[in-house]
Amino acid sequence: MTASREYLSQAIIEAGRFLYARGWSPATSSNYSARLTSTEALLTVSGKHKGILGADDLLAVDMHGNSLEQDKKPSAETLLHTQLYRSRPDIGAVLHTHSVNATVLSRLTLSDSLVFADYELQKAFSGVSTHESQVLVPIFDNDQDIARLAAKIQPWLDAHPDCVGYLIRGHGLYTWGTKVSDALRQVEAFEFLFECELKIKALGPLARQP
Ligand SMILES: CSC[C@@H](O)[C@@H](O)C(=O)COP(=O)(O)O
Ligand SMILES: [Zn+2]
Repeated sequence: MTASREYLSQAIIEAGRFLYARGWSPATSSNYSARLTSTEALLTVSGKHKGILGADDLLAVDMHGNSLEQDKKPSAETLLHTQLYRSRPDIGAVLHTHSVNATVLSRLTLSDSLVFADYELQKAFSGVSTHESQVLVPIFDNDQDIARLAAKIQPWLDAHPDCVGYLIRGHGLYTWGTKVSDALRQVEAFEFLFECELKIKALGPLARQP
């Protein structure tokens, strides 16, 4: 059974309050969405403060990123949401955040990915059941041309069906889940792990690696 627009609107509004309060969606950054049907998603409009969203700050888009509500402007990053819904029928919600730790870690990491290993909290990610797994997180260079950025991300999604999220360098995190609450859990897990990685880097040789 698919959830109603009213239910999903409320879930997105509450997610915005939570993510803003944690400092992970400052100013008018971030965008959030939830799947309405197999062909439509509910998405935040562009340029709104995500800590004080109302039901009018959401609009329906088709899965190619076209607004279905003439008087509303969809998020500038709509295509990054709709490509996920098209790629994975099990995805029901996508959250994009702009935390300090995601921004700093993605800039400090010169390679095109980072790996979480030996953290118990990895098990908060969908499909991960042990700290002995490796969670690979790709980092894509930022691009103001979102269609071009989406085209760079698509081959990764196709080749990594178990991917739980990705970073855009100097920009932020995209992660997802079956429901808004699942995507929120993944944002929180990512943020915990980003902070651990940054603390380990800051401690340098003092941080004993397992
Ligand atoms: C306030 S800067 C952030 C934006 O450029 C963008 O990256 C973002 O996350 C929000 O864009 P939006 O169009 O409101 O969905
Ligand atoms: Zn953004």
